Order: sequence, then C-alpha cells, then structure tokens
Amino acid sequence: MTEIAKALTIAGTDPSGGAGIHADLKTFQEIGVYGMSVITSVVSQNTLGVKSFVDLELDFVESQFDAVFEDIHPNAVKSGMLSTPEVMNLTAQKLKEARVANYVLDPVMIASSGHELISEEARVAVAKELLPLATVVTPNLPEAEMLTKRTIKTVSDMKEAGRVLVEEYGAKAALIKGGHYEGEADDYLYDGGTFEKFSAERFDTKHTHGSGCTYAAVITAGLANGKSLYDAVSDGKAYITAAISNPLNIGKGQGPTNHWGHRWSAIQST
Ligand SMILES: Nc1ncnc2c1ncn2[C@@H]1O[C@H](COP(=O)(O)OP(=O)(O)OP(=O)(O)O)[C@@H](O)[C@H]1O
Ligand SMILES: Cc1ncc(COP(=O)(O)O)c(N)n1
Repeated sequence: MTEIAKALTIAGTDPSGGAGIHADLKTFQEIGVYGMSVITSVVSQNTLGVKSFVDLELDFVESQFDAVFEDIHPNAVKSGMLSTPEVMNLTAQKLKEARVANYVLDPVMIASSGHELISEEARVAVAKELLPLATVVTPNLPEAEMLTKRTIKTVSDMKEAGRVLVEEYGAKAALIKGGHYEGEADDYLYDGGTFEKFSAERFDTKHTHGSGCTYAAVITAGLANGKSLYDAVSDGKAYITAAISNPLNIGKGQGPTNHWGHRWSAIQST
C-alpha cells in the first residue's frame, strides 16, 4: 500500500477561512498531502483585517506538538504566525527533537492588511532560533527588510536579502517574494549557490489574502512528497498564480485566494 505524505502546519487561525491554518490545510488537502496542525494563536480576523488575537498558553501549544509527534512523523513542517519568542523557542526545540527533515519558515510578521502580528523581541528569536533550522525561509519584502535590517528597493536588494538570510543567518535557502514589489510578480530563490527567478504576470486584484500562507504550504507539501526545493517552489508559484488570477470574490475586503484556481485555469485553457 502506498504511504501518503504528511505535512504539519504550526500557525494561527483565520475564522474567515483565507489565511493561516485554514489556508494551509486547504492547500495540503488540494495537493493530496495529509494535513495536521498545531495552533499557536486564535486570531479574530476576516477579509477586512485583524480585530484581535489571543496567544495560546505555552503548555497547551507544547501539548499539541507532543500529540502530533508522539503519534505521527510529518514528512515536512511549515510555520506561519508564531507570535511570541517563547513559542518560537518551543517550535525550534520540538523541530530538533522530532528530527524534522523539511522545514518551511514563513516569517509572518505583518498581515497584508498592515496589522502587526508579532513583536520586535519575537523577530530576534526568528533570526536566532528558527532561521538556522529552515530548509527555506519565505519572507515578503517588508518581512525581508525587518529580518535583515536592510532597505529593499531593487532586484539586487532582494537578492542581497536572500544572500544575507542564507549566508549570515543560516537558512539553507531563502525565497524573497515580490508581491509587494512593482512590475511583474517575480520571486527570487537563493540556495547558497545560485539565484533562481520565479516569474509571473501581476494581476490587478486585491484578492490576495492568505497568498503568502498558501504559497509556503504548496512548497511544504511538495517537500513532503519528496520533490526538490526548486520543483516545490515552481509548483508553488504556478498554484499561487492560478489562485490569484481566478478570484472567488468572497468577503467585503481583501478576499481569499482560490484553491481550485489551477483546476479552473486548466478548464479555461482546454
Ligand atoms: N497581484 C499579484 N499578481 C500575481 N502574483 C502576485 C500578486 N500579488 C502577489 N503575488 C505573488 O503571490 C505570492 C505571495 O507574495 P507576497 O509577496 O504578496 O507574500 P505575502 O505578503 O506573504 O502574502 P500576502 O499578500 O498574503 O500578505 C508571490 O509569489 C507573489 O509574487
Ligand atoms: C493567522 C494568520 N497567519 C498569517 C496571516 C498573514 O496572511 P496574509 O497572507 O494575508 O498576509 C494572517 N493574516 N493570519
């Protein structure tokens, strides 16, 4: 019997279903990977923005980690919103103990609505505890600026941020996402050797809520399935481009991405 690949997401919630744990599990399901979750924070948010959030007690987050790891070994793990230094340290400790081979670090710091989700102290913990464990870190431009403490204005700044995250902070690879850049939606992957560009047309849409989560979840699912990092990112870029270009028009604000987008694109092109 074939064994199904298993992926774990460590993140916060979105009751409106577009970002965080919800986006990740929908993505794992759509790709055919068995999804599991450790919830760090319960967030009251929707397509209009974040209202408030509560961080779960550390013991309870730990208990969720133990519930997963004592029973099921994930082939890949993704982390999203880890809002306190304590939960970051705990995540690092649990990933090391469980000998997780593939770890995708989405350093969620600011929601696309502009609300800050984590503190400055937590930012330092990302750099010290989590980056050295990451198979790939996937910052958007503001996150890359915060992590590297550099201003990013040009493609060469984006590449330099990728180089710093790998060579100075110890991530195995860095994917700097250009969603917040001008022109085409181009992302740059640096793996310590070469830079690869993942390019897409920029669509004129506000419906990108959860696009960072979804993109990193596809990469996680790909690694869980044994794909190379390059192929997993390539699949992620195709999935997120289709998800953004086929908007569902749900909600009154910045709507969620479309997890059937790639199926809709395939139907349209036949
Ligand atoms: N309007 C757009 N058209 C096409 N691709 C886009 C658009 N906006 C973002 N993307 C792509 O979506 C992915 C997510 O990028 P982005 O830099 O926006 O990450 P993020 O900020 O973490 O996500 P979010 O927008 O959900 O906050 C990247 O591949 C980016 O190039
Ligand atoms: C729980 C949680 N995690 C992550 C995000 C970032 O999502 P976005 O892709 O909209 O920036 C979010 N809004 N909520």
